[in-house]
Amino acid sequence: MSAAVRIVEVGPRDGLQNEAALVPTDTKVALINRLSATGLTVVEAGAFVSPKWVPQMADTAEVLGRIQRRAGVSYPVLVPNERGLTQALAAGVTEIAVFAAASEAFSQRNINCSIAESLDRFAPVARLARDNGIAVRGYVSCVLGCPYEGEIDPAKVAEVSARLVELGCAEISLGDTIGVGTPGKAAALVRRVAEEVPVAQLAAHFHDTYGQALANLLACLDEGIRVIDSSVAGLGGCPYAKGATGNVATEDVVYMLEGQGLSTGVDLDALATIGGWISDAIGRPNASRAGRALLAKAG
Ligand SMILES: CC(C)(COP(=O)([O-])OP(=O)([O-])OC[C@H]1O[C@@H](n2cnc3c(N)ncnc32)[C@H](O)[C@@H]1OP(=O)([O-])[O-])[C@@H](O)C(=O)NCCC(=O)NCCSC(=O)C[C@@](C)(O)CC(=O)[O-]
Repeated sequence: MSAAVRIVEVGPRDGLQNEAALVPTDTKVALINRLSATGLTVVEAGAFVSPKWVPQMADTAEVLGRIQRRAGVSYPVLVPNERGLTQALAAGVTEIAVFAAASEAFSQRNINCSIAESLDRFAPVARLARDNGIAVRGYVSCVLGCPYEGEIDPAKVAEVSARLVELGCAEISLGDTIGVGTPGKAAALVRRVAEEVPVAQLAAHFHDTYGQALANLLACLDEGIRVIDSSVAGLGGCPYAKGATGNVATEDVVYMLEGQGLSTGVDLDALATIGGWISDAIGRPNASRAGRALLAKAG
């Protein structure tokens, strides 16, 4: 099993999409540029979704037009439909993500359609993306619980994941949207999904609402997961998941992984500085324990 882990930094998208006050485009551009200089190879840069549903992502085209794209770094965006893909292509993206859910109720609240309808909608998106040489990632939300339906059957997560792979998704990110999972359940989920989708194609995307994210990630690493989504300073929440806090903090993930002998290629001190800066910039407490400790140590 590989001793390197790829981190997908989702702060500029998942981390900011739920902010009530519009974050200035300048701040988003600076955040993405700074993150992509730390050794991170994937920085999710925005979402071509309806501005009525998620106003915070309305400037994604402008953000993409202004960032300095670094060689070796990809800047994926979320795309819910063909209209979003058209915008993504015009903005020159090389990677998109479609997003489904393992819960019917969450699917309705998040993208206003059933799971089956969402998969039908993604089919032409994925086809057109691949025809244009664009890599496609698939998210599955609510893999360890739903704010409306409660417990979610891992078999349903496996089914949705497998369908996304059939549609052409190269990677499936398993989202514990409301951070309710615990390590045993997270490991069992990965084992069940891996019956349908090779573990090498799976990523773990855990919110830290109940303080379980790092423990869950460790359990997933034991199951062979080597791609982890996280958000600098633990930014974020979900507009359709009341009370959900941010993603696990990237600083905390990098600290843990490097301590476990798993390399990330990320400059942790630089990341901690960015975490402190963006928290100040948007007036949020820095939710990264490792980040705060490193900043305190540096004085
Ligand atoms: C999917 C829709 C569009 C359906 O929304 P709808 O209302 O059913 O669809 P519609 O086709 O009737 O469109 C409504 C309006 O949006 C426009 N529209 C339609 N599509 C686009 C587009 N691509 N870009 C810009 N505008 C668009 C469309 O033109 C129309 O404008 P109007 O005619 O009313 O002026 C909507 O529900 C939506 O945008 N949802 C996005 C929700 C979202 O972004 N959620 C957060 C991301 S998912 C997440 O955070 C979870 C994740 C990934 O992190 C993993 C985890 O933690 O679980």
